[in-house]
Amino acid sequence: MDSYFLSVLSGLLSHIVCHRTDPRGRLALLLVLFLAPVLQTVIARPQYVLPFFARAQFIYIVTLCSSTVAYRLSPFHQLSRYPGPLLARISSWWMVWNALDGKQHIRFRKLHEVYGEIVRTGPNHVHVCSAAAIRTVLAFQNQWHRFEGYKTLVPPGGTGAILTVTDPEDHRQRRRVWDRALANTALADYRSMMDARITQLREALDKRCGQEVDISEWLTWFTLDFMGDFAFGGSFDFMARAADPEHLHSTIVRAIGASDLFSKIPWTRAFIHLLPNPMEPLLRVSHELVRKKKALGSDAEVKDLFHHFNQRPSDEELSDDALAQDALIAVVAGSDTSSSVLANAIYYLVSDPFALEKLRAELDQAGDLSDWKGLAKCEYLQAVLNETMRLAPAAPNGVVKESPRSGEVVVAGYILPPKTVVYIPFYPLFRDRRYFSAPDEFRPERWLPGTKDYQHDETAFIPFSYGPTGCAGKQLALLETRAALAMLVQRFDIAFSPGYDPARWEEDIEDRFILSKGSLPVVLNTRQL
Ligand code: HEM
Repeated sequence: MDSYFLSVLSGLLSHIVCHRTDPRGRLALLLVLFLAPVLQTVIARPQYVLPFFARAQFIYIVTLCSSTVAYRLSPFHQLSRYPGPLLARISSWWMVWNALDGKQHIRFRKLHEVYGEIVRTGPNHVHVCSAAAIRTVLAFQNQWHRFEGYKTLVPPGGTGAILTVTDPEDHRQRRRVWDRALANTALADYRSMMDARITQLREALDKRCGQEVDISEWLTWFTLDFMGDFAFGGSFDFMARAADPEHLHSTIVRAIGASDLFSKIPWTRAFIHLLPNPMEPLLRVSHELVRKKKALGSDAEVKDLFHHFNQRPSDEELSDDALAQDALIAVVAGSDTSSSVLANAIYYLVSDPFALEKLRAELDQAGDLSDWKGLAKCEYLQAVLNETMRLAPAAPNGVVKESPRSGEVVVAGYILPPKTVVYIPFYPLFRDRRYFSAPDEFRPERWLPGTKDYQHDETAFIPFSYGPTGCAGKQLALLETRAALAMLVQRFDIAFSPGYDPARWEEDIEDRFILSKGSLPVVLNTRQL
């Protein structure tokens, strides 16, 4: 048989096999790439082996790619009825390219404006910007899986943190201990560590009154220190040192950012795991901590995350690796999110003196800010935090799930085939004028009970996500952000530093799974009461 024809045929067969089996392992992928041309060369025994092999390989790859692209663009593809950019429909690499500059959330909003509430953003991916999709996609964990792309965050050979667990039953197991550790009854255990860190932040800023401080950096250090106490046995001390000499934070941001890029293409995991893991030193610290904490058992004096981990019933098996990974994810998931909310709230309040004064008046009237219950009743404070999370969600790209493995499913009226990767994108959803009027404006009033002046549909607002995989730390995060923001606003007069252009703040925000923020230089002065 003609060797050209054989190469084309094997390319086509390979497409069919890949389409059916979706190979993931390194060996399987290498076989897909090279096996057919190698076999063809071995069987043909040509006089000039290398040129023969090179030609067979070239024709094979070109056929495999062309056939894949043709199918993805064809009306036979089950997502063909949904509109989206041409390159996105051809390859998931479009997603990677799109995510490089950290501005994908803004681009996705524009795409929804152009194409409507459902956009095909990958060969097998859709973004659905609709409140009606939330329950279907997020509430039923048994049928909907977490997108396997999260697994790029799992180090080779490791168990992975709770956030990366895709199997619903495994997730349920892992989640139990978190739910106990962060149940309302457990929150009081973290109170003294949170109060101590808020006092430390206040004292550090007191000392710097009248000078320029980067409040964004200080809030990052504050939340890292608190999460360090909560999950890492108090091993960080960023605020005391007013620095991050080991570049711990930037290491986390870079490592997660790189994993996020490749998460768009799950098969790349087989190869990126050959590279050194930048989180390795942190994981070692985490493993060491697990050893120490296990030795202390549940009698440890400090009631932190491990205290609750150690108190789990004996039938709840959790490996040491799982514990170490979960401690680390608490730092990742719990620090940048809260610090982003706090820094954004300061930015919006300083930009809006009327809202700032209104909040201050409420807090002055509330009096004792160490009273958690009292703070929870401050409606304007919660309205400011909600409005901040609406305009600047800590996870702008939202959450990603995979539709049930068999059978079609209807999401917000759209029929989706099995194993479709479905994004619920927070940034476009929370700024959708169908749900929130004046969607780009900071108007905390819209959250006040009884307000009628605004189109306001809270079912579209899920900054902590929703359902069984939703944020485990939501209540703790609410306590932390309320207490820290209340302290800052009641204690200090805050102004942007002279010469700082506030327009830069939003421009500097980049999202790669966790938000990286620019600096927010402000001048603080103790308020004269
Ligand atoms: C304002 C601050 C915060 C926001 C906006 C936020 C938001 C989120 C979101 C959107 C998710 C993804 C949920 C999903 O995949 O469906 C998540 C997961 C998670 N968050 Fe938070 N978070 C915040 C603070 C915290 C804090 C302080 C902690 C720790 C104490 C924490 C611990 C977690 C954990 C453990 C998960 C994984 C949950 C799971 O897989 O079951 N978060 N968070």
